[in-house]
Amino acid sequence: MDCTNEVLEQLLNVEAELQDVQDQIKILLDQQETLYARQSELKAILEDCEASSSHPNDGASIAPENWSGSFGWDSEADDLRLNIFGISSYRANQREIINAVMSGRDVLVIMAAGGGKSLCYQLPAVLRDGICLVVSPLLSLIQDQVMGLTALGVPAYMLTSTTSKDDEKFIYKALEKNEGDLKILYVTPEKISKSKRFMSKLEKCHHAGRLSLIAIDEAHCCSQWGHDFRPDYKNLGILKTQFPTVPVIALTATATKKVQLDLMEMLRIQKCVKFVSSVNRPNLFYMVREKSSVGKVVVDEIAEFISGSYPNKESGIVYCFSRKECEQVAKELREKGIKADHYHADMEVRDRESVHMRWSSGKLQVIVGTVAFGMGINKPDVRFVIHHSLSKSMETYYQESGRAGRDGLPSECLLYFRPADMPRQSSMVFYENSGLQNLYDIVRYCQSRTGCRRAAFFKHFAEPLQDCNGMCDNCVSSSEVKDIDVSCHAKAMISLIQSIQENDQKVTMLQLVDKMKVKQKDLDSDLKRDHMEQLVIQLIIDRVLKEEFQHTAYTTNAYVALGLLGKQVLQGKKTVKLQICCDKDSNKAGVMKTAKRKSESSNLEFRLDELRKELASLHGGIFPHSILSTQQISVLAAEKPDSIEQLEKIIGKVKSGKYGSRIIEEISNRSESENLDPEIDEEHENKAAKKAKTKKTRVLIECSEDDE
Ligand SMILES: Nc1ncnc2c1ncn2[C@@H]1O[C@H](COP(=O)(O)OP(=O)(O)OP(=O)(O)O)[C@@H](O)[C@H]1O
Repeated sequence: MDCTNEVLEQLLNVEAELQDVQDQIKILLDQQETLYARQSELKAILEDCEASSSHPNDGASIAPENWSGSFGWDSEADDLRLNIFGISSYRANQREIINAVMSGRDVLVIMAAGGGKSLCYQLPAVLRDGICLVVSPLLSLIQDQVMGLTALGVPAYMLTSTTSKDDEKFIYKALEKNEGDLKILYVTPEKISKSKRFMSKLEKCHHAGRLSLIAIDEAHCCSQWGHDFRPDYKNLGILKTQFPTVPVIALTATATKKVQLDLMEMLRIQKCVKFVSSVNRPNLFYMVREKSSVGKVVVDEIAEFISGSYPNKESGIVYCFSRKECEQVAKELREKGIKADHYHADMEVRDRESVHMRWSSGKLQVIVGTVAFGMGINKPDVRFVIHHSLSKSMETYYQESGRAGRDGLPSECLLYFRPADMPRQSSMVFYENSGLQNLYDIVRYCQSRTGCRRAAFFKHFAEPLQDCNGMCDNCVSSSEVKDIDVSCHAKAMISLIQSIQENDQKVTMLQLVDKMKVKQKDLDSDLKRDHMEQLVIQLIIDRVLKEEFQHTAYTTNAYVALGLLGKQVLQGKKTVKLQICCDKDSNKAGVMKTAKRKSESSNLEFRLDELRKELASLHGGIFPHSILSTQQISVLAAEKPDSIEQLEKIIGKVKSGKYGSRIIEEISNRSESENLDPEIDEEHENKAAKKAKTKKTRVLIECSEDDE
């Protein structure tokens, strides 16, 4: 009997050790998989770097062909760019992409939001003979594009549920019989997969050699690994199969290597030329703030941020987690005197459109939306995007925050984070491919108090690091961050969970924190509630703990359980540290001030530059350049605190052709009397600048008078 017990005990020990070994093998296999993925990403980056060092091209990754050389269509393309699209010069990669498309190649374009992707297919569409088909995911996006092109005089149409019978007839005739003037046709992916009639007309168009180009906008929607997967996008591969000779251009703002490979396969364009521009948005200032557990405090802070930083009612977006939250936050912002309204999928289409229109036209300062307020927002002058709640991944956060500053001007992206927001998201995303992993990546971004926010994006999109230039909170923060060893709290937490699990019970994150607050009285040091929540989250993303989900009739609950590395912590093989900010209030104020100063000064510079260019173009490139130096305009602009506003007035007038001849005369007189050339005579310039200061008031007053 004794012998049996002894053997039994040994057997149990061996089995426990085996379990331990198996756990460790699983961890190592997971690690191996992550490392393999990183290895292939790094190899790809290396190839890109090598390619771009042998073909320098604004830092973009480019295929070996020299797409920036000269081509037969150069002068015609330049003419269209300038005279139809009104664009004076190409941005990075645009010319090369257009050349690749014009050469008949399939092309994949990854270019940051606002980078100018549309021109890359619209210009070749006009340049090539025949009709270009554009697949785009959203009706509003399509409507915007068609309206814009029509205004430029480009014959563009859309074939959607809102198309009139007359237009439909016109489009079908143009496709089938080459009747009427049609250059660009927009459809949703559903049209391709569901309308046999449309596909047969397209077939005829192709047969007659008149299908010139196929553009797939927001191409990341093809991939299940992407953040906006649309099942109908999966079927778009049929276009390449049916029309193999027609070049396909796929465009998106974001795609990890995995998504790129996936979408190339889906669209059957594996041999495409790839143009990957940096994800970097240098004009965006990224910051994360701790979110209070009291809802009203958060909205008060948001209201203070908006009215303090944007007193001139510049546009912004606040993203919320739920529809109810949107309505509540919008209402509270209105009570604080901010013109805000909500936007979510539960609203009538007409109401949604009305909110969107009021916001686009500047009647509404802030739109408070769920992610339903997403793709297709083309407003260029969005100055801030605030996340009242956590996004579900780095990609979605990049996209959503990227709606700020599409005009290239400094803008701010602020994310409010508190650990309790994580289980709300995880119970929504756990069934998605890599849903939890993606969520944990953005949580890691939020938890970091020292790492550069921009660097986190570069790492996520497997891009070489670039300078943040002080455009994130962590890079400009002067507050002290301490790494505190909290291994004893972690061990206590693990033991607590073990005992809960042994009793066949479950515990949510907040219940766990409550229990720990009682239990930690036995420990040497006390962790504040906020830090305890932070610890649970960190243990989950580090796989010491894990989340488990249980469905009820109405909802899915997230519970905390022991993770793969739990035992290692318990056995003292792994220490746990928590980053704690020592002077968070001064940090917040400091960061905001620095951010604001930085943003104001680059804002001013940008506007000055813009003013110079506008003046130059008005006067044949001679007049203002010869008489106005940056310093002089700076003097004009920078003397008063409201100078940006004043400058905007001038710029507005220049643009609308109302730039008064009195002002030009004024500047002209000054130039003649002073006969200055700033680059030659610095001393002279300083004197002139002083004089200009006194004249500034007059110039600006004239502007305001004109306004009235
Ligand atoms: N070369 C250029 N010079 C100046 N402005 C440009 C140039 N190319 C495009 N733009 C302008 O930049 C703005 C953004 O362009 P576009 O809408 O094509 O961006 P996008 O890359 O499609 O962005 P998103 O992904 O957010 O839709 C537009 O107002 C467009 O007219």
